[in-house]
Formats: sequence, structure tokens, C-alpha cells
Amino acid sequence: MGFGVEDPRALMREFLRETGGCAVIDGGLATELEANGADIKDALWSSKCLFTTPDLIKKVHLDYLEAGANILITASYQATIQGFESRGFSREESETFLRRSVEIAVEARDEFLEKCSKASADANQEKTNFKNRPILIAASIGSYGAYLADGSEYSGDYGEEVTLDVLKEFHKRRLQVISEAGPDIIAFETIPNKIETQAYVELLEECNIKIPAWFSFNSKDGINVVSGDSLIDCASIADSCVNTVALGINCTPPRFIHDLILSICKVTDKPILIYPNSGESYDAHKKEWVASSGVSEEDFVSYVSKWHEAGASLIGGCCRTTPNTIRAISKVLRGA
Ligand SMILES: C[S+](C)CC[C@H](N)C(=O)O
Ligand SMILES: N[C@@H](CCS)C(=O)O
Ligand SMILES: [Zn+2]
Repeated sequence: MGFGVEDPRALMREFLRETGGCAVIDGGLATELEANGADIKDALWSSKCLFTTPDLIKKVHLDYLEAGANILITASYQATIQGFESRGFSREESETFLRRSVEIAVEARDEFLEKCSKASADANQEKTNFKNRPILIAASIGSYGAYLADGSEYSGDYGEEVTLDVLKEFHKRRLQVISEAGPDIIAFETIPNKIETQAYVELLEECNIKIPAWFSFNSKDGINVVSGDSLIDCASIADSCVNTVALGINCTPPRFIHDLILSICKVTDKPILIYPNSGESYDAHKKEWVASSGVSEEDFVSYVSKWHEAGASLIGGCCRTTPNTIRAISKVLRGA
């Protein structure tokens, strides 16, 4: 899908018009890869599947489309050139994995739309989710903390040596390669601090990236981003970027989301996105979620119409949410 270079916001306006004002983001990708048997207890986390089980990534994308998603987030969250090279892959191979993450999602969309057009002749089509609908591919860019593979995306504490220039150098080539692979949106996700927000904004401009972007922060107190930096400051920096078509919150417990939406509303008139996690906490050492600490799927879904009323127009799930969560979100929003 192509979008006007002069007005990147036309993308989101047109997309939300077509979806009736609110759209469904997919759910946890890594979560669902694990549920389908992938072993991602690894420094590359879900991006390992780009070279071990790419077909499984496509299957999970298709499951989320079948559940009702309008937006697929690619498997590139923890996919970095530096991470792949440290595992012995060449620069060229590493860049191919980045491009593949976008291609796999595009292939899933094409296959899904093909199934929809076949199903349209079927009298039972109304009973399925195989109905033609607008679908965007959002290329994930996880934070520097994700690459560190030690849970730093939940602290945003990178140490003094990680300056703005270090972060820009870290992300630059990856951002260029992913942008050239042709996603509809760049999804900067789980952004833990202000310095990384600034790095992304400067890179988009300096690399002359013409693809719309979203900025999604995470919080552990319902007020600030996880590093303690002001959410208002981070959101204002993101809002000022000409590429930005939406901003919001992901991988954050559901109980914090309502107040965070209200804060973001104060600094932007762009669409607000939210895709919370289940509220469980992550043990980065064991690479496991602490199961008892989250909310049930039912409770998660009971928040959805309140988030929508508070101002969120793009709603999905992050870690530990599943196609069932997305199916339920889709039902709430499509009935809204
Ligand atoms: C969003 S977290 C659960 C991703 C995984 C983390 N960066 C790690 O490598 O442990
Ligand atoms: N987009 C990633 C997680 C970000 S925290 C995923 O769904 O696996
Ligand atoms: Zn997450």
C-alpha cells in the first residue's frame, strides 16, 4: 500500500476511515510462536524464528488475521544486524533476515486476502473472519534494550556510555533496510526512554525515510515511561516528527492504560494506539513470564470499550495475548 509522501497522515486517516474509525492490532507474536512450539529462550528471542521457522511466523500472522487483526507487526522486534552478526551470520545474511520479516507478513496478508476472495462466494462466509478488510504491515523496530536481551526495555537504563549518537548508529542501517523492504508503517515499539525517542526522530529525518511511523512507549507506573522519563516529553517529541501517524503504549499492564491514554491525548491530535500485555512480569534471565501476576483474558477484554472511549482508536495486545484476545477485541470494536 502506498501513502502520500507530502502528507504521511493521509495513510492513517484513510485506513481508519475504511475500518470505521477504529482498528485492531494483532497480539503477542513471540507468545504465539512459543505456543506453537518455537524455542525462543535465546538472545535473539522471536527473531531466531526468521532463520529457524519462517513458515511458523507466517502461520501466526495468518492466525491473527483470521482472528480479526487489521495490523500485523513483523517479527523484527529483536532482529538486529549486530545480533545476527554475533551469531556468525554475515552482514548480507543479517540484512536478508530483516527484509524477510517484512516479506513474510506481506505474504501472509496476500494469502489471507486470497482466501477472503475465495470465501466471498461461500454462503457461510458471514460465519468466518475471512472477510476482506484493510490490513497494514507494521515493521517492528524494538529498542536497544531488546537487543541487549536482558530485559532493559523494561528499565530504559542503558548507562551513560549509550549516548544519542550511539543509539543512532545502532539503529541506522537496520531502519534503512527495514524501510526499503516496503512495510506500510514503521512501528517503533516498547520505547523505554526519551533519548531513544529522540534518536528515532532524528534518524527518520536524517535518513530521509518516507514511510509513516508509529511510536509506542511502555510504562510501569501509569504515569511515566519505564525509565522514569516523562511520557508527556516523549510523546511530544514523537508527535513533532513529520512521519508520525499514531502514538501510544504497548507491553504495559492493562490497569495503567486508561490514564496513559488521557496523558497522551493532552499532547497530540494524532490517533492513539494501545496494545497492552497481560500484566504478567517478565524474567529476562529465565526468559519466562511469571504467570500468576497477570489479568485474565476476560478482564483484559472488559477494558477495551473504556480504552476506546478514552481516545484509543488502534487497539490490540502485546506479550501474552493470543488470537483469542484479538478475536474478542475485534468483536468489541466492530460492535462499537
Ligand atoms: C518484550 S521482552 C519479553 C523481549 C525479550 C527480551 N528482550 C529478552 O531478550 O529477554
Ligand atoms: N512485537 C513483539 C513484542 C514487543 S514487546 C511481539 O509481539 O512479540
Ligand atoms: Zn510485549
